[in-house]
Amino acid sequence: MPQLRLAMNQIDSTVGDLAGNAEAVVRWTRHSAEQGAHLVAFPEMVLTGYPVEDLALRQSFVEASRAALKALAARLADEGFGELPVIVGYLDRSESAAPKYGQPAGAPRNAGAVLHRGEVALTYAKHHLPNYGVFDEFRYFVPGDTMPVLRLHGVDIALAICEDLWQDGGRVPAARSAGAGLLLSINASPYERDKDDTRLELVRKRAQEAGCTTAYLAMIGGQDELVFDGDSIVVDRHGEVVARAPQFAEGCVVLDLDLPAAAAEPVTGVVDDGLRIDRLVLSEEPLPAYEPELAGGYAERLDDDEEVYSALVVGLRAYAAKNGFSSVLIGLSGGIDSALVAAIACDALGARNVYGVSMPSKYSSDHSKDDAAELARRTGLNFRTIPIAPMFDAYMSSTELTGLAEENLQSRLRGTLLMAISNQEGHIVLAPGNKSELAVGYSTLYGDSVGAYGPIKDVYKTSIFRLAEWRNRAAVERGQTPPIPENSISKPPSAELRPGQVDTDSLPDYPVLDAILALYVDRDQGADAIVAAGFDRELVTRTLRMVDTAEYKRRQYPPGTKISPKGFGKDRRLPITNRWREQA
Ligand SMILES: Nc1ncnc2c1ncn2[C@@H]1O[C@H](COP(=O)(O)OP(=O)(O)OC[C@H]2O[C@@H]([n+]3cccc(C(=O)O)c3)[C@H](O)[C@@H]2O)[C@@H](O)[C@H]1O
Ligand SMILES: Nc1ncnc2c1ncn2[C@@H]1O[C@H](COP(=O)(O)OP(=O)(O)OP(=O)(O)O)[C@@H](O)[C@H]1O
Ligand SMILES: NC(=O)CC[C@H](N)C(=O)O
Repeated sequence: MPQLRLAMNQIDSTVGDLAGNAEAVVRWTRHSAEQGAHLVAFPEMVLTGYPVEDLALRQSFVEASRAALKALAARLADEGFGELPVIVGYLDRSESAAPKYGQPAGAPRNAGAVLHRGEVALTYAKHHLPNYGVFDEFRYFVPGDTMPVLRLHGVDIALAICEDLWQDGGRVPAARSAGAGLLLSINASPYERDKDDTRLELVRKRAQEAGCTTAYLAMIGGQDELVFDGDSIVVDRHGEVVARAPQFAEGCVVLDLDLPAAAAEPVTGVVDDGLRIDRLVLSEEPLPAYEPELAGGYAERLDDDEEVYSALVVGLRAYAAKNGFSSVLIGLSGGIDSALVAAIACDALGARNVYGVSMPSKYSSDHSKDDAAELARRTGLNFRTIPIAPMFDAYMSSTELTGLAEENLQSRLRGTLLMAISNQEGHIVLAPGNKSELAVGYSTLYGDSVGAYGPIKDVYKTSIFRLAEWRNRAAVERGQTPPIPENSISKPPSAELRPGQVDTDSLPDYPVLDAILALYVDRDQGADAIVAAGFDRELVTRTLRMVDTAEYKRRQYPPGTKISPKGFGKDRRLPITNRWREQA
């Protein structure tokens, strides 16, 4: 059987940074070449970053991406890698499809290219476009209509891009029809809890349908609300796993594959879904047989809590780094939410880059101040205390505020203070709201909802407790000090905006609230269905009403890491002005 050494570069790239991303491709190609690779691959749209959103509609950016691709091909040859085929994702335009949105020339394509001998030797575009959840690819792209097949050292390699594997038909059966010995898909698949299991099953199923070894190359890193978790996978034609790369780690998976020889008479013409086979023959001759050195491997899997926590760390780190910030600022109440956000921030950026402020009011309990100070002591983050009582009194002496207005003033004073310190010292403010609070609007607009990034905005309160406990346990296992004070985990959640206030004054117990929210927010169930699932009718009506009337608040909330199939962001789009109310 012919052999091939494949290098799959599971790397990060930054949206819009064409020069920096091209540099990364050169650097990792050099590494792949040093490992003796015969074929080098990079993720979907690695050259532009992913997703580029409306940048795809800007002619100047499309042209810059095309020019950067050509320059990259030339540069790779100049660097001595001209003979090594390199597969790169980029943003292209169709020469033939009608322009979209009045653009002067060609519609955008989510494309891949084979770079060889200083040239762009073959290009292709994603055939199946995802248009659900966070994806809007029909808005941007026209689909590819070819089945690209690269012949290299006597092996036929069918090429695909991400969603091509997720939908039935198209390039998977076409790879079989074309007689491919390898199906190589380049991807940018955003992280969601448990999606790794779904992907593994998907790749195994598609390899069997394609009838050939299937390599799924994943992206790593973060972009705004999205995290890319890596976990590249190679399976053989029977669906058995050959290699699985680590989660949340950048790197290059190099492995020797035994692959069937391409047929002497290549299949040509149109195959499944009207895909026209587009062939690039680089070398017919199989390589001389060699003893496989690189058999692949199976990176250890993270357990569920560690996986979610890692995603939150990667998401925050990427947001800060890619937007040019090295430090963050957090209001520390001594409660579990701000404590978990601080722990995530310390893991993402290092404790010396994390700044915490305790801002006690006259209603703040001693434990809230002590627990915040204890968190700072355990983690080593920078800590200061600024009492808000004098500012509060100044306000109250100028205006007559009572009830909710008086309560919210405390939260707003803290928000204003945090933004003032941010302006003065250059740290970005982290908003500590969780998914349960965001769902029901349990936060003060321009108060505790201020900030640049919300690291836990897609994490329900019940999961906050689990993650905090996991993080402390992990520290003990590593022989380190657990970062989160036990008291922050065990005390009843409270906003402390009036004497003796606890969250359960206004909200159902979190396990019940989160269970209702999981049905309404994440699964779009109606009131009747939620009552039928065993919840109190009055409680369901009240909860759903809170969710509906908080839409305006969510729209004004900072972006934050998505970890669920339905985060508050692009996944869930509801009108703000909306008179539809679910009746239970
Ligand atoms: N549809 C709409 N479109 C645009 N704006 C709308 C609106 N409906 C109300 N508004 C505006 O929003 C204002 C009300 O919102 P807002 O000022 O935030 O106040 P509000 O939601 O009434 O109160 C904040 C709630 O969050 C709780 N809280 C605060 C702070 C921290 C925590 C915590 O534990 O984490 C909880 C607090 O106890 C209270 O129950 C109205 O005065 C009105 O101006
Ligand atoms: N005394 C305080 N000092 C500093 N920041 C505070 C203080 N009280 C509230 N905050 C900020 O406002 C956010 C909302 O806090 P609050 O205590 O009202 O509710 P919470 O949602 O239970 O959060 P937490 O679990 O962090 O206490 C906190 O996470 C914190 O960032
Ligand atoms: N980039 C893509 O095409 C991603 C779509 C795919 N369904 C995924 O989430 O992995």
